[in-house]
Amino acid sequence: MTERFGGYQNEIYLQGLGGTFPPCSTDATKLEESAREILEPGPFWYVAGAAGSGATARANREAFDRWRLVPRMLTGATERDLSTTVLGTPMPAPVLLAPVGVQSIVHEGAEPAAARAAASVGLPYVMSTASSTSIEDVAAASGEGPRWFQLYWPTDNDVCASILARAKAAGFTTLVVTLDTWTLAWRPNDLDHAYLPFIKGEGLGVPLSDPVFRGLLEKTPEEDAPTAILRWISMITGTDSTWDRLPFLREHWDGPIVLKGIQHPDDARRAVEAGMDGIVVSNHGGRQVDGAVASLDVLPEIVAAVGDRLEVLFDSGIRTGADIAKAIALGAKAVLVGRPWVYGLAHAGEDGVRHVLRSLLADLDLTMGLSGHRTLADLTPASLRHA
Ligand SMILES: Cc1cc2nc3c(=O)[nH]c(=O)nc-3n(C[C@H](O)[C@H](O)[C@H](O)COP(=O)(O)O)c2cc1C
Ligand SMILES: CCCCCCCCCCCCCCC(=O)C(=O)O
Repeated sequence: MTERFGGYQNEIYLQGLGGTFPPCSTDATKLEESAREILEPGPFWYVAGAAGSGATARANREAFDRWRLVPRMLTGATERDLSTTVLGTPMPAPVLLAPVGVQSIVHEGAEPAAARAAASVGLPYVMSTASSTSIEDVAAASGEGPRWFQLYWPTDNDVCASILARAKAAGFTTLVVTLDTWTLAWRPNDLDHAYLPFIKGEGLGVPLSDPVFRGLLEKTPEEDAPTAILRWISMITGTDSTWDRLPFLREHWDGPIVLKGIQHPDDARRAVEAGMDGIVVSNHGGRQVDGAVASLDVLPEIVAAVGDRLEVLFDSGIRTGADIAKAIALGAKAVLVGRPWVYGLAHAGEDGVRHVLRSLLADLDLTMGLSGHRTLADLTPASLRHA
């Protein structure tokens, strides 16, 4: 049965009062530290690491600290309604699981475990093109849960069309096109640990199960894995697409399309002009351009630039309920969360992911209630002050 948001605060408190320990910390800001103890250095740094010196990853967190909520009293916020609908997808709270590839490097259950956890809480799971598992297997694990599909855009149009058709047939409703990772950034942690999961054959669940991609190969991936891996890598990296390629996606996807990785108001306006349905204001969790602006710092100007002409989602740096409330107050319709639930997966598989998600939702619910906000619409720039 699908569990819906509501009562998680009580449930988590009751577990604690009853002496039951959670599968991992209830504080997402502590999960990185404990994940370091259980993961090998290569996988740990792949997840926790960022581009270059890590300046942008730190800036993402610092940006949240520069905003403070101003609690209001006697607003009757005893009962809250955190539910929303984003691009036709109803959700119990404005939170999605950000697309994360190569999950098999932290847990053998990988994407199906995370997708099951998301479905059990009712939150949308955004499946990555770089998943370790096939589209169809993730869809089966999602069951009735909402699911979106994230595209790393293959240069080969036939392969791209095949992947989109499979995602559509498997019940993925919304397409998230990631623009900021057309090649992998300078990531010293991965180089120092000689750890590039793709080269080792991780994160290939989508192409290896794709008949059109397989049809391009002279030998099957089982016979000649290195050639298949390099063919796929060269198809999804090394070539930056341009705005005039977007109509191809519209032609092959009849649901909403969201561009992920927008950081400039002019790019947000171009997304409107291109007829896109949404954007994710994101710097990929600081994993791509070291020294780039914090994602939260550009959110207000991007929201002002597009108004309600498309839906603005946000990610990069969300760790607490207060962070979610701040992003919503600054104009995001919903947020995507990345590393915290991946650490939950590393700690305890499906249960770990579920615990991280429930904790975030309970934290958001309490933060809203105690600061006098009954619904998401009550969260506005007036709810915040600069620290
Ligand atoms: C290990 C890892 C793998 C990721 N893989 C993808 C991916 O396949 N596709 C994508 O669009 N973003 C990917 N991202 C970026 C996330 O979707 C998201 O933008 C980022 O994690 C948000 O920042 P946060 O981790 O601070 O929440 C990945 C992030 C991590 C940590
Ligand atoms: C010989 C050159 C090797 C370059 C290896 C490039 C591999 C590219 C794969 C890109 C997908 C990235 C998916 C995960 C992600 O978004 C992230 O880690 O962040």
